[in-house]
Parts: sequence; structure tokens; C-alpha cells
Amino acid sequence: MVQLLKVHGSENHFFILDQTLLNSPMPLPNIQQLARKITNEQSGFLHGADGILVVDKSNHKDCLGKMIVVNADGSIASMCGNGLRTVSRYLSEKYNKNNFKVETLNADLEVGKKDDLSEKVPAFSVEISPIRFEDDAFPFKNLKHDEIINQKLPELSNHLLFTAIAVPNPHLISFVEDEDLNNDTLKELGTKLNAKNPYFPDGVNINFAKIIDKNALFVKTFERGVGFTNACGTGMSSTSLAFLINHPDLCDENNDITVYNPGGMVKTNVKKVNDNYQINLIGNATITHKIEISEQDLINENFENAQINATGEEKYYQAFVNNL
Ligand SMILES: N[C@H](CCC[C@H](N)C(=O)O)C(=O)O
Repeated sequence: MVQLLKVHGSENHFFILDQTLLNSPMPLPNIQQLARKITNEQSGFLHGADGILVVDKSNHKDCLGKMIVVNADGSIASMCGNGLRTVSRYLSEKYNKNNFKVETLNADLEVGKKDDLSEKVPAFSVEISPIRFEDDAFPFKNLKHDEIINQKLPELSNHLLFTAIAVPNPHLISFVEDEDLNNDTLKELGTKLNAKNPYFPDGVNINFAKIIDKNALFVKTFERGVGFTNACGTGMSSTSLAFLINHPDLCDENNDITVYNPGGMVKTNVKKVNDNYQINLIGNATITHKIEISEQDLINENFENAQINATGEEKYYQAFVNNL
């Protein structure tokens, strides 16, 4: 039997699959196919999810493991901020360590256990890196810029200003008012730029953010390879950096930023150190279910005999959100 976990960061839900528990690791194409099947909200498993986080061994210094991010559509992403918090908790409890690194596609990232956000709501901090602005980091094309910082892009919108930041997965950020948070603009733009298009050939995560107060934002994200999610960790992180760059009067890098999202809240910390930006993302790492399944059923994508054990943590997370 092998154990899968169902987890979330700000209700951005994932399955964690630890390859080191398997007698023979699952080939990545099989995991990509499994993701397309079990993440579906209707026909999927346990009400679906936003992707699968694959944990594997790492040979890198100070790394307790490696994380590979598989989106709901089976595409691979270089980073997942909410997911990295849950993988960090998993590895922290597996190896009984609180501060370590996790190997990701583009970087070995510092992670650490933080004080619980409230009763039985564990929290972790994760480094978000590398950070890039150049067009080849996304890539984006045919937009008459090689960096996009608070720019009008008439090809995409007749009124919005955009900032493009790769952390390292690609994010397009726009600060908006309630109207664009509540209409179909984000859905239309997210759908257009994640289908075949001349501007973002590899797709892009799109974040609409409302400035609530000094060091306080609300962020709604249409995710590449998923669609709307309750929260996007790299989205909230890149948006926080865009906040510092575009609204330095409202963003104090000496204090954390509170970022609300449809799934709850996280804290981010963004700062410029020796001409380099640094971002940290702090938020919950909740395990909602522990699932026991035979390796053969997993490979056959057969979840009928899976043993599902709810941890009971979800009600504590909901109590935390209700007190926000
Ligand atoms: N959909 C993203 C990956 C997941 C990121 C998100 N779930 C997060 O928490 O950062 C992409 O394709 O770049």
C-alpha cells in the first residue's frame, strides 16, 4: 500500500505523491495522465484538485526532497508557492526538521516551519525564486516590450496596466477596481492567453489585484493549466512584488503584506537587497485527507478501493478563515 495526501494552501488543493514510497517510481507521463483524471471537480477523486505535487529524493545540498508540479491539465510548472508550503510540511514531519531546502525545477528554495496561524492551522514560509522580468523568462512575444512594468498592452486590454514577473513560473499582474474583479475580464483574458495565442506561447498565470490598504491586497488568479483557483501562491507573491515596484507609497518592504484571496489569506514579504528582489510567502499548510491505495491501483488509476481518512484539520482552517 502507498499513502497519498490531499492538502491545500489557502484552499489551493493538491494531491501529494511521494515517489520514494513506491517500489517502482511512476513515469512522469503516467502522473500527468493521472492528474488529468483525478483533479476533475465532478468526475475526479475526493472532489478534485488543482494538481499533483510529486515529491522525490534530492541529491542537492541541504535539500530534504524535490518537488515537481503537475497542473490539472497535466502540464508541468516550474514552481507552486501554495504547494511548496504543503510539501515543506510533509518533508518537515517526515524528517523531523523545521528549516531546510527543497529542490524545485529552477532553484533549491529555503523553507521553514512558522508558528501555527491558529489552532491546528500549521504554517510554513517558502522562498520564491528566481525572479525575472525579461521576455524570454515567460516567454512573451509581439508585445513591443522586452520587459513589462506597469504598461498598457492594447493587444490585451483597452484600459488595464500590466506587470509581468516570472517567479520563475510566468505571471501577468494588473491592479484593478471591483468592476474588473467581478466581471468576465479575467476569465476572458486567462482563456485567451492560455489557448494558442501570439503573445504568451507557453501560457501565463493572470492575477487581478485590488489594493485594500497599505500592505494589504486582495488577489484573484486565473491559473495556467488549471483555470480559476481559490489562491495562487506564486500569483500572490509576484503581485506583492508588483505592489512594491508600482506603489512604493503603499508597500513598506519592512513589513509583511497581507494578501487576501478567495480561499483565505497569506502573508508575503518582498524586499530589494543589493539590487536583487527577494520574496517570501508565509501561509497555511493543511492536510485534509490521508489516502491508502495499492501501488497497482494507483498505476491503474483505480481509486475505488482507496482507503480515505479525513484528518479533521479542515474545520480548524475554516475557523481561521471565518475569523479573518
Ligand atoms: N498553474 C501554475 C502552477 C501552480 C502555481 C500555483 N498553484 C501556486 O500556488 O503558485 C503554472 O502553471 O505556472
